Amino acid sequence: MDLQPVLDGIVAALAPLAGAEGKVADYIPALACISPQHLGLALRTCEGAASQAGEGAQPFSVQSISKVFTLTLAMRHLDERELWQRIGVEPSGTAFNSLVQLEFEGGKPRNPFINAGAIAVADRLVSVYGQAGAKAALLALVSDLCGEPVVFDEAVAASEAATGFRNMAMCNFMKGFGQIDNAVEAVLDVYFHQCALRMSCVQLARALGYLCRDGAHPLRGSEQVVSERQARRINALMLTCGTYDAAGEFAYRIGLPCKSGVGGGIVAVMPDRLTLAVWSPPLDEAGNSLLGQVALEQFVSRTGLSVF
Ligand SMILES: NC(=O)CC[C@H](N)C(=O)O
Repeated sequence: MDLQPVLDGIVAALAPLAGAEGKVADYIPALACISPQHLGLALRTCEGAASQAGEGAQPFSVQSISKVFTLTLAMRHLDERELWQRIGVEPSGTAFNSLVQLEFEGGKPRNPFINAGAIAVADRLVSVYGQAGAKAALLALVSDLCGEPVVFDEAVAASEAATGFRNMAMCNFMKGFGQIDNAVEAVLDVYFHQCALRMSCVQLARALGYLCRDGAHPLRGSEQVVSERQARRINALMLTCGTYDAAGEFAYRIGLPCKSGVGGGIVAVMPDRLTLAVWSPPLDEAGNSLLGQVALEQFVSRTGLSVF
């Protein structure tokens, strides 16, 4: 099936609605000035055929989508017991930045795709690589997956470091429960930088290609990024936890493993077929791109692709 007309059709249908509803994330000052009008889409098939539409090639702040890359990095370097001992694999049913559950559950985050869980993953990466080394390893992984250099937006990272009070609270809270091994400042520096990765939909669809290829590298198929089983598990976590307390709604409406970020990006994986990335900055109440969800819904209804 030629998917270029599908992407073009979605952009044509949605462009008039871009910026009409939802709210661009403004709790991170550097994100508040992004135009709500942007709309981009890109996909890459398992065989490596790529298509894009609208502003598919325009880089933006990937925010929580980075949680997939840091989990991948952690899975590559830690054994399962080490990794999952202090991070769960259950949907949270609460907001991405909620503190409530953490207290009840002894500082153990529900899953690696909410902020607390990603901060715990960042802590494990600091243990493996050190603070500067963790940031360098993340850039190296993502650049390698993209086949071109990817960088942090230092202005966004600094903006988050200056205003990320809830994330600081969360990290200190977990540290108080003995669940964080390294200095809070070092862990948060890694976390704020990972959120500030700047990538386009084209790059995201390419980089996350291993998730639709049973873990095989998107550009060098004979190499595994993660094992087949690990790729399956990342997809399972994306389906159940990738969009916070809207994961049920996403599974119902879209039916694909997805990961969103407050920069307005969402990536979706159709195992054995393709990865798809959308970008539209205005968010709904749960912090997921409003028009991005509509674009994904249109994509699955126009193509019939679903994991169900
Ligand atoms: N959902 C998100 O994209 C959240 C990431 C954001 N940097 C935060 O920590 O609040």
